[in-house]
Amino acid sequence: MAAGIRDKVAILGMGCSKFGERWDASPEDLMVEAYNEAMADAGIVPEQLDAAWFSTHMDDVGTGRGGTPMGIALRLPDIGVTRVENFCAGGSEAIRAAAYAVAAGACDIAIALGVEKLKDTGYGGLPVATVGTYIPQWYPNAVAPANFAQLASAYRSKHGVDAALLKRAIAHVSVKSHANGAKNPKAHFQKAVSEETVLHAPIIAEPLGLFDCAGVSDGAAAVIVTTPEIARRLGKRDLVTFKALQIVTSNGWELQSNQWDGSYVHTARVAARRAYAEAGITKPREQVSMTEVHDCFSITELVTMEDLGLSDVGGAVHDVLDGVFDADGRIPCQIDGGLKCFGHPIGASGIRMLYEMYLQLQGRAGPRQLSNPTIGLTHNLGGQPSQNVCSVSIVGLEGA
Ligand SMILES: CC(=O)SCCNC(=O)CCNC(=O)[C@H](O)C(C)(C)COP(=O)(O)OP(=O)(O)OC[C@H]1O[C@@H](n2cnc3c(N)ncnc32)[C@H](O)[C@@H]1OP(=O)(O)O
Repeated sequence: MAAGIRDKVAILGMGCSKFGERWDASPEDLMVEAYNEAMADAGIVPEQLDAAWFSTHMDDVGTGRGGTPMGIALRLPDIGVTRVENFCAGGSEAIRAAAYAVAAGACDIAIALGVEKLKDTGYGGLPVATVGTYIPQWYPNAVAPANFAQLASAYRSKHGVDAALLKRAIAHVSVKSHANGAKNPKAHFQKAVSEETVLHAPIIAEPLGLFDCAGVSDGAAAVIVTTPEIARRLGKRDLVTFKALQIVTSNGWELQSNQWDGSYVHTARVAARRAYAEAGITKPREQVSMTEVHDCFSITELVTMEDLGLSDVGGAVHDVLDGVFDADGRIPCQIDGGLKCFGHPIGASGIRMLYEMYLQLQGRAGPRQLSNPTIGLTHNLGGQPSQNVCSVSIVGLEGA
């Protein structure tokens, strides 16, 4: 296995717009919001940027194609801007490109920015036509809630979990994320909800109700990366560095064999294994301080705890109900509210997850601050359980 990027890339600055129903803001406005904060945090001028990667998924009409929407919106100084698109993992894909460019020595300082203006597209809810349908990516008459609801039924059946018990466990996931999101002024939904409310909400796709679903949101997030040496030369202290960054993309195995039973996400298990190896983590339950995972639906978060090895296979229901992943639990998850409450503007989400890990590691998370986290993990999933792109990144304080 290659040596990887452990401690070769540091975060110089980050920014994130307010997420939510941003009817008043254009994609350019959202980009500028995230970019200005990231540049001020990094303490650099645009001419110090060597290259940029731009993640946006759905909205070719409102945001535009290629790298030009970002280059023009931010008046970048004649540098290469490359658009990347990899479903909901596009933000992590942009981070990977910028981090690899720095680790390779091709750039001193690079920026990755993701944006999505989803509300204008009408995305979410009932099935919508898919443009340019390519047969292996055809989701027959299904939308994301339906695809991920199947994860719940397969999980129930595989582990013999009573339907009411699983419903209560996934309700706990959402109650926890709403409690966390209520403390976050940038989150889309900023209100706590009770277990009763979640359990009795309208069903979107059984067993997932309204509060089991991520929000459909507008937003942008940005990260500026460099080497630890340059960061120090620029006066940065308490560096947050990448320990690992792995992306695994389905190759058709899940759909084309009878070995996959639909109760877990294969790519997440592989990405987690590789990320732990790259980061030198041998006991994730003891070494990972906190996570931001791709809770597109509450069931995804529960299953992901097993796929990341943070719960035993078949054990996440009890860990969730025991509060292991609550803000005051052993391995807090979605401290910023997660996709559930912070919202899910597709191209920005992977970078938004990193933003919270960065703030927490630097002790800058305000009322959400955890005590002394050292290692943060982000898990960013694009697609559906049977065919997807999964990223697992691990960041931490330098030397941790
Ligand atoms: C790999 C992946 O990431 S796949 C995931 C991709 N993302 C998704 O699939 C998004 C999933 N979520 C959704 O599709 C939508 O949020 C839905 C279908 C659950 C609800 O959408 P709609 O029914 O259109 O809701 P609408 O926008 O009309 O809002 C109705 C009310 O519910 C609230 N609401 C909407 N969505 C949510 C949500 N996810 N959680 C909590 N409240 C919500 C709104 O704030 C509004 O409240 P109000 O009446 O007090 O103002």
